[in-house]
Amino acid sequence: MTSFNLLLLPGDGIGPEIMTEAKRVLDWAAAEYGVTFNVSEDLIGGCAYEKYGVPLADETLAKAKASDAVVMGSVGGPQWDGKVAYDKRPEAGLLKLRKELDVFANLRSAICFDALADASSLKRDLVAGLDILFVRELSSGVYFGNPRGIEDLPEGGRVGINTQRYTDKEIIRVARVAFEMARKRGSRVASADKANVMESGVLWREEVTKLRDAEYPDVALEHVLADNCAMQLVRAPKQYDIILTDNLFGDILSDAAAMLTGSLGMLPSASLGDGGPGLYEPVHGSAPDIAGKGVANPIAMILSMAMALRYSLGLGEAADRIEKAVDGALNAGFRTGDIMSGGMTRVGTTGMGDAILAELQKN
Ligand SMILES: NC(=O)C1=CN([C@@H]2O[C@H](COP(=O)(O)OP(=O)(O)OC[C@H]3O[C@@H](n4cnc5c(N)ncnc54)[C@H](O)[C@@H]3O)[C@@H](O)[C@H]2O)C=CC1
Ligand SMILES: CC(C)CC(=O)C(=O)O
Ligand SMILES: [Mg+2]
Repeated sequence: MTSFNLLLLPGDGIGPEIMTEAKRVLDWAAAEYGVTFNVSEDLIGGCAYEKYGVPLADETLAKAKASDAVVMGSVGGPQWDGKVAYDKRPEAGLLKLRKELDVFANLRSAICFDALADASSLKRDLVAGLDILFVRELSSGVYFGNPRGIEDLPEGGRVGINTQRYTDKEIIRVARVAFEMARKRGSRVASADKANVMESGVLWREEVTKLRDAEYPDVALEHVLADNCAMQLVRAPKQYDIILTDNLFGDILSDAAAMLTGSLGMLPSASLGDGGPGLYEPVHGSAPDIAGKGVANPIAMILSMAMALRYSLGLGEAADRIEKAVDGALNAGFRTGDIMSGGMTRVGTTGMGDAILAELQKN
């Protein structure tokens, strides 16, 4: 019997609540496809800091590296903001995990399900049928560059420093992922940078263009300044198929794109490297404002689990069926609070899990 090693890291805030629903979907896949998932669970983020004194323990990292896939909920919360050393904050644990797994390509899929076209903050005709794939560089750039820190200035006062830094190799490897994905989709890539004001953007643009010209002449490439890209996303989002961008711009642009689909609670992600375990996590954070209330939307988490099945475990058909079941649950009128609208059936986190499971049993 085929078996896979999975590490689940529910994390903080709504993480454990939504992970519970993703585990039910995993159990469905195990039974349906006759595979064994050797599932182990551990801590990351604030809860890991409370137990181990660090947001990502060495043992947890070792388990992650030995897994076929790592599926994470979310980290962070106000109880740790400004109260723990900066290098021990929950988010630092997640950044370390991404870096150590060397998952440099973060695929963030912004799909507007038909049933939710009216839940977007934009008009229906702007978002109906929307399907954008962000390919965000994830293991370099300004979140990781040195020098960094907060220093006292000799003349008095302080300075906060972060460094945006990209090597040609880092740009080429993530651009290659975007071009390869483009060949499976609409053969179009829009690359977003700030080449008008940043040298790292100039290099980004040059390397992306060289790679396209040399190896992917069949893929249409457009360069767009990241600020204009943000504006275009709310003006006419369907002009985009794949958006390739760096770590910081990708973080911001994908959260903005989330609202095109109805809610941040809808966006899953897959972070892939060169053959090691993939890391799968929703785009959203730990949502402290709704944590513990049983109302969080588990769809981004469940779709992230589907991406794990597709990209790391070779169970693409199971992933397709899970995505179809989410569509089915939405078409049947089930809504968590974040996507609620008139005439629909309001459910909590577990209720949405029930509705998706019910759809999976039907197919
Ligand atoms: N990957 C991760 O673990 C991330 C962690 N964070 C951390 O999360 C904490 C909170 O950050 P925020 O800026 O509030 O961002 P957030 O993404 O946690 O929440 C933003 C808003 O979206 C809502 N929301 C998010 N996910 C939802 C879901 N599944 N269902 C329904 N509503 C949902 C929240 O209730 C909130 O109103 C911070 O500590 C931050 O550093 C933020 C982003 C990513
Ligand atoms: C380390 C994370 C908290 C940064 C983030 O917001 C993200 O990757 O989406
Ligand atoms: Mg973010």
